[in-house]
Amino acid sequence: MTGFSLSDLEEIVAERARSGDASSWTAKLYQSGMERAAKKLGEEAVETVIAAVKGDAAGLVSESADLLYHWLVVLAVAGIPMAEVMAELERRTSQSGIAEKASRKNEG
Ligand SMILES: N=c1c2ncn([C@@H]3O[C@H](COP(=O)(O)OP(=O)(O)OP(=O)(O)O)[C@@H](O)[C@H]3O)c2ncn1[C@@H]1O[C@H](COP(=O)(O)O)[C@@H](O)[C@H]1O
Repeated sequence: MTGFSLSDLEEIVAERARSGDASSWTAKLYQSGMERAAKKLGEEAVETVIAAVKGDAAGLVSESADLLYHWLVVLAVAGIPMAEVMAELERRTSQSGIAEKASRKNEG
């Protein structure tokens, strides 16, 4: 199991976006704005769906990585920290009572 997390990638994306480095895909995509970044996200989503439907496991792993990376770029362009999305996901678990059940299970 790798220790690499989406938070690590979010930091890399923020740093590369700020760099303005001409060799950086992240910097170029960030500078091109939301329309282009969101279009790339949509393309990667479709490619992920195609890999899933084809039963292409290696493709699904690779396209999922592209999808998550481009999702983080879109969040960066929108100025939304991933923590806001995680807070929304956490709110949903507490609404459904799953978080409480999981924490009771861990205690017991
Ligand atoms: N995870 C990624 C990542 N995933 C995908 N990509 C890039 O996303 C781009 C678009 O992917 P596509 O498959 O659509 O490629 P394409 O068909 O050539 O693109 P288009 O012609 O459609 O625009 C490619 O250039 C990929 O290299 C990524 N670029 C960067 N990262 C991460 O960002 C870091 C910084 O990268 P730079 O910003 O390039 O320094 C890297 O170390 C990685 O951790």
